Amino acid sequence: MNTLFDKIWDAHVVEQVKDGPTQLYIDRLYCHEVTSPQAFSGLRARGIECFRPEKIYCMPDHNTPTHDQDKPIDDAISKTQVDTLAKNAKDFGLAHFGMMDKRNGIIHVVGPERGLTLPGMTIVCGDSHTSTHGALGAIAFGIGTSEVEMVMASQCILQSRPKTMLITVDGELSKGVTAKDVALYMMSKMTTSGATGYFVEYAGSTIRNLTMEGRLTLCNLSIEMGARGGMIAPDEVTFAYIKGRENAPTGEEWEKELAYWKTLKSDTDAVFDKEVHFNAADIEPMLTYGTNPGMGMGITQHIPTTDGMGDAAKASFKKSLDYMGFQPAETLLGKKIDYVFLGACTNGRIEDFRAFASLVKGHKKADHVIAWLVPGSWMVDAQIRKEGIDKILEEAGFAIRQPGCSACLAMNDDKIPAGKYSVSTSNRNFEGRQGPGARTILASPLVAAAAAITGVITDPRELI
Ligand SMILES: CC(C)[C@H](C(=O)O)[C@@H](O)C(=O)O
Ligand code: SF4
Repeated sequence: MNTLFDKIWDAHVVEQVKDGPTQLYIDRLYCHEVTSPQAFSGLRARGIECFRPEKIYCMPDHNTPTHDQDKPIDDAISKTQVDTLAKNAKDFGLAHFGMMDKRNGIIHVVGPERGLTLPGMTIVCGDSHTSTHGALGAIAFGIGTSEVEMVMASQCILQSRPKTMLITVDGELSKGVTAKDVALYMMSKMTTSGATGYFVEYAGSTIRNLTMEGRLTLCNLSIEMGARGGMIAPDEVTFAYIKGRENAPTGEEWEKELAYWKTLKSDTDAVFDKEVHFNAADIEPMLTYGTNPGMGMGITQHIPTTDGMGDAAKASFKKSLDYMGFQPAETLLGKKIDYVFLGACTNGRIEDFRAFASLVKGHKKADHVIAWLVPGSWMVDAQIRKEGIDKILEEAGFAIRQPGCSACLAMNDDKIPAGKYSVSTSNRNFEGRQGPGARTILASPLVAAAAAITGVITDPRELI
């Protein structure tokens, strides 16, 4: 009567502190340039090395520009961050996929695609969207920089065991509805704190029918519901995705691992601390109208009114709408937008580019729209070119940029100007997230594509 989470967690317990946290063994530590410098400094100050350097993978992604990556970075702070990670990785003998390395990209895109993220693993990174890797059936969660240092030093982490939540979604998704819409829908129902304190397992026929890319998108957004992480039991989709990837097991080792991975599912009588259920038929293409990812609605719906809200909720709702320049009860269909961002660890994978291209094919980008199309990694970029998606996009007036986090959080120079509307496939729409004063509308690649060619918020179902 164990959950998938229990099985993986229990297999990694080194020691249980009485009435305290668990000392958990970690299979993989991913490091990017933002949250690792102090951890390395800490090791240096203590005169110690990484305990298991072969389990640690480093790559810059947040500060990398999305153009001219073969030239030195202009921005002094970004350059220092990226150079510091390269030096730290070298000094501590760690794998480093630097800028222009064909293995570089957003860490949460690279891990799965390089076969580094595997079912049954415990995976951590100083980054909240580490939850993404749970899509392959791993326990993956974000940690703070002092914890990064702890893992570097001991390959273990002290953690208290989270509660477990099962979210099932059943039924067939209708045309134009993607994994991103499922996640935004869940969040609109559960709010950004609906899963706080829980580790979520997603199950049900809708989830089983998602591709690996779709599962990665869904698990990526778990953290935005407040969850510690999200995971999906590995199945044939997972195994087919992993097989043949660089770093994936081969031969006898593959058979052995596969046999183990097949045991990784919640027992039918497993008990969860909480269970929630949704129907796929209720989900339409989604978008957000406010300044947290839980403020979402179906594209044909109207922004809620403040009726029935308490004073505090009303004030924060109003502040949010003021920032966005929207009114209660308004529809967003037909609203003029300025920028489109396709990318991020949420929707920067090959399938997202295929979806975007399928919709813009034969159309032209709206003249006033600035579109930033940023592959999640060089591997995604290579696949885009291999499939001729670059040609379709170019004919429609779009250009592909170089990989990285880009306008998802605008730590490089891809900043949306103040007051401008951005339809973005990323995962956060906080005030200033995409640049000071920028207004973010989160949506799927299909909704982003429809906005890019019409210049206004458009239901993608009218174009497919
Ligand atoms: C910079 C990093 C710590 C941060 C995170 O933890 O998620 C970033 O990736 C984000 O998406 O906001
Ligand atoms: S793409 Fe965005 S969400 Fe993902 S790691 Fe980078 S900044 Fe964070």
